[in-house]
Amino acid sequence: MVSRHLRSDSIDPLSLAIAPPPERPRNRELRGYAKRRKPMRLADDAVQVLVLGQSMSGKSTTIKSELTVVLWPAVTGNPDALRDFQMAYAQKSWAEERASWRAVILLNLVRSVNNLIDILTETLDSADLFNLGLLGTSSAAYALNETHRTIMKRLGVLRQIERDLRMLLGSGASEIEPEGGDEGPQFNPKVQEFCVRSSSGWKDILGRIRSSGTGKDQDLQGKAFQVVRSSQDDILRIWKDPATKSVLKNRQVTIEDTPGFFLGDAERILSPGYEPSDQDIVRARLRTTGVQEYTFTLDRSTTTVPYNGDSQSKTPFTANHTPQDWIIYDVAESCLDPLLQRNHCPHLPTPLSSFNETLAEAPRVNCMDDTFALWKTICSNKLLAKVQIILFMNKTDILRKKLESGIKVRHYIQEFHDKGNDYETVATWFKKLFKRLYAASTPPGREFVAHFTSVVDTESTAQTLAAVQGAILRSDFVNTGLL
Ligand SMILES: Nc1nc2c(ncn2[C@@H]2O[C@H](COP(=O)(O)OP(=O)(O)OP(=O)(O)O)[C@@H](O)[C@H]2O)c(=O)[nH]1
Ligand SMILES: [Mg+2]
Repeated sequence: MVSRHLRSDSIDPLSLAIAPPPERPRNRELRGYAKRRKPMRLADDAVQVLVLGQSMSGKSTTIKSELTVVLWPAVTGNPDALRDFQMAYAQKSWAEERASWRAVILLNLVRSVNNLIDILTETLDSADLFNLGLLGTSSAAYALNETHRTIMKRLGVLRQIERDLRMLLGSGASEIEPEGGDEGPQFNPKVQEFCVRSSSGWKDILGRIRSSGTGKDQDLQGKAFQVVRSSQDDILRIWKDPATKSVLKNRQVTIEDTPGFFLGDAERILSPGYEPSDQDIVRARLRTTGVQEYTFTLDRSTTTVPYNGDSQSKTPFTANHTPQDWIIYDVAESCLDPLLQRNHCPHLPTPLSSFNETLAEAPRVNCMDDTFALWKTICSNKLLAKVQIILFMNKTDILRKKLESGIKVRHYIQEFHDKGNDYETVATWFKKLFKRLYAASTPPGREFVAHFTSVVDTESTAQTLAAVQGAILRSDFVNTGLL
């Protein structure tokens, strides 16, 4: 997502702490979820994990990492357990599932190209207005010439491919567009998000692609690859062109950090026989709505949870040879309320990197304002009073890059004042702020548990998730008595 940059003058920790939980600008269409879903038969000691957070915060990515890439081998240290787990969980061959991500990754790639073309087109349009004397300021558009226009025109064929892939991945797909609003001080290419409505998430979608066999859907996918492959030279030329780079720099657009960015891997993805890697799957972007459930049974007899410095206990978990049901919910914010009526252990990924961004669906609302409001809502919720909350302060890699590129936190968060703009200072300040808000609203005795994460970095995420799961299994969170 490339979001409009807005200053936020309204993040005041004290006001946030004493204000009632605010009404948040979310659609409520899926609120009825809890009433509609069939009750599941779970063991009494089932571990239930809610993954909550803003759109784009990394909820699904965390679960993808947790379920298919990172946690299992990290926790068990046993490659066979990984295979067994994937078989049991996905109930289809892992190789087939991996292949199904190709369509999603192709859609991500095509969308990156189309977004790039939008930016260049807008730049050229503004240059035309300037030449006609209708616009007072110039831009980096002069680096673009007729050759660029011709390539961009040829790449127009990818619009239809994007539509075809959307259709293939879900007829219920819809787009979220920013609501009108002020133009903001910086360029904001229109963000159109792909959205999947499904009761069981990407598993459903991938299953559908797989089961389409040699039918129409398969032809569509094959044709899409063929068309994009035939545009490969143009894609690479426009992306690697110095003029494109200078336009992006001038517009302060870091397209590389947008979700589902695969332009840098176009050659690999478009090569014959391409198979998505684990890292590709973790990076792939598929917007989801609703509540999605992932259940599996963990055989604790094969489980060894190593001690990790971040965890709460110094003793490794000892296997007790009993199976344990796990159920993980990927929860869209709009579905939060009904689920709060059950006992769960929420994980909250919050994107720290969004301090200079605004919500796609409410372009006047700074993402960190929204994050703090959600945090306060969760911490103060009476139904969650006895449930351990684990905060993932996510997207630290992007935060680091933004700070290194010179973006100043104080320009967006007044309360940050003139503190150092280095990663350590900023990250520590955010953590303290979360902790302060937590202390102001949490029931007495519940501890503050938070981790800095970059969930696309599978190695470091393995450590964090292993520590978190280990702490849950060891019932470190004794105060809650529920896990
Ligand atoms: N660089 C970087 N990208 C991340 C990180 N976490 C998630 N992403 C990317 O951000 C995008 C959004 O992540 P998702 O997991 O789809 O976000 P979500 O919270 O499930 O979003 P919704 O489905 O809209 O609710 C994906 O393309 C991820 O690959 C991170 O720590 N660093
Ligand atoms: Mg998601």
